[in-house]
Amino acid sequence: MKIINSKQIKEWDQLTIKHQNISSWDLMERAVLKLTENIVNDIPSKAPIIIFCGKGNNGGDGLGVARELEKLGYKTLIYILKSENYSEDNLKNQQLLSSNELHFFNLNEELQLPENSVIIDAIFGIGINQPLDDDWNSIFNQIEKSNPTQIISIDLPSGFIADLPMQKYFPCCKSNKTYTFQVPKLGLLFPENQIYTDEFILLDIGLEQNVSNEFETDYYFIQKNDIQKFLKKISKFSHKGTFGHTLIIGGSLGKIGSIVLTAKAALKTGSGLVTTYTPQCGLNILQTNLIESMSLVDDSEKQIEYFPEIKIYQGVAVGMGMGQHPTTDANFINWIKNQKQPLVIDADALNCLAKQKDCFTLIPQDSVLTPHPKELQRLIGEWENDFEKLEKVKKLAVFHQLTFIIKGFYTAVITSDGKTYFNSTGNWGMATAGSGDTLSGIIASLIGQGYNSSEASILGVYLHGLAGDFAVKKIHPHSLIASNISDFISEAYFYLDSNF
Ligand SMILES: NC(=O)C1=CN([C@@H]2O[C@H](COP(=O)(O)OP(=O)(O)OC[C@H]3O[C@@H](n4cnc5c(N)ncnc54)[C@H](O)[C@@H]3O)[C@@H](O)[C@H]2O)[C@H](O)CC1
Ligand SMILES: [K+]
Repeated sequence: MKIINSKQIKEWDQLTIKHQNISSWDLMERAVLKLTENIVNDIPSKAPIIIFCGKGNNGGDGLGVARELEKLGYKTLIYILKSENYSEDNLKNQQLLSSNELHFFNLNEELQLPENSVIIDAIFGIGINQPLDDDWNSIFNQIEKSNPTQIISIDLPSGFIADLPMQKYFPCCKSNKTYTFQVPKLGLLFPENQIYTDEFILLDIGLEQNVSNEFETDYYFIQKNDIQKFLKKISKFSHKGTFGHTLIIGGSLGKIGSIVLTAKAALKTGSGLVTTYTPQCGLNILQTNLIESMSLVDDSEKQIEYFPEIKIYQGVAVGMGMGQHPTTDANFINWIKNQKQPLVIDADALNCLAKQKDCFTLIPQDSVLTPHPKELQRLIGEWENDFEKLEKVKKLAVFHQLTFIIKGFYTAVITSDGKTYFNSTGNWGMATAGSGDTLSGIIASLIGQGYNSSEASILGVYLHGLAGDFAVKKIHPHSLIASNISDFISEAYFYLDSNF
């Protein structure tokens, strides 16, 4: 699914109105019914509800929801911003409510807000592209101080600018949940913006799909149907060779577990064969814990000193648990400089590269880098905000023809053509030791199965998150450990095979 900016969404509205031969009111009514249908499941029937409405169409949505909730027997208190210029559909919605139900407010006003209410925030949506005036803080503070049981935002938390970096001092309503129309808004996917809403839920309001090709974008939100489009079909004549031979290089004394996790993930993802390359101390651990894998060992007991020949392998991951012994570091750099085939580069291999000047020139093209935030910072330096971080990474990805995976709640895959794919699967339980090792094994396995680096990364990140989502149906997120993720890759595949 494409992620488009606010201006494009407005064009999309207009094109939908034209192609479907409907009015803007009809579209708003669709939004209102979808919203109401969902909101009623969020609120207890007797809960007091306060709906804050602005003067544009976001406010129009809020007024429409108020009307629908009243029809269903809910008691609502409606606050609407006093203004000279309401949008047409906003006014029409006001007229459908009796005038004594509407409380008009000014920014400097003390409002009488009952405590413990459900608040519906319909003041601003995608119509703003610059920060709200500081006076808005008084309204948002009063909302917060009224101790609401929950705050539900329509389309965006009011004051949130979807396509530009937010600064902490910009006035903005902070909500528990945001129902956003049709497509995710870019800023909602950035970790730095998690303070504005705990979660967003997409509401399909039937914007015309046939015209969405017209919108150019570098950003995508990856869901099941996107993944199904490029999943390879398996032939009954397939054999071990078809599914590739994956090599996992890493481990050091005390950190062999990370190689067990990576290798297990590669096997569960479907590699035909998996071989590990570790220091000698890894041999017994691997042969005992993962009998399906084959082990090669370095001459050294505690850390890798000589890196292997990799030509016979179709997928290679390097760096997990590798440590940063000076000999390992020096020999890794000498080795990587001479490699031609794409690698999945993780953990200490990234830390080692970060110590080199112009490190990206040493990496074979089409490789996949999987840094967590600290590793990314070591590689690319500081960033001001998540927009800048993404831009920096995008430039490097294009210039050096690499794929970067920036891990987070919405993990982002930045490919060598400058596109960013945000992942929709995964949960907080997956923030656990070894989760990243598992991801590297999945991606190396997929490259071994013939997916290119971008496809393997997008699919890998999705599968990893999905396996984690199935895992937390059986295991509490607190108790989820990395090896559980691999145990549920099979469930993830079944889900992708299915059409529900
Ligand atoms: N396809 C859809 O997504 C649909 C969206 N709907 C809803 O409509 C809003 C967008 O409506 P719009 O009228 O364009 O904008 P807003 O209501 O967000 O606000 C406009 C209002 O605010 C004023 N304004 C702009 N910037 C500022 C500022 N910095 N400070 C103060 N005031 C500002 C501006 O002048 C306008 O008066 C969308 O989010 C959805 O909720 C439809 O209902 C269905 C289709
Ligand atoms: K809003």
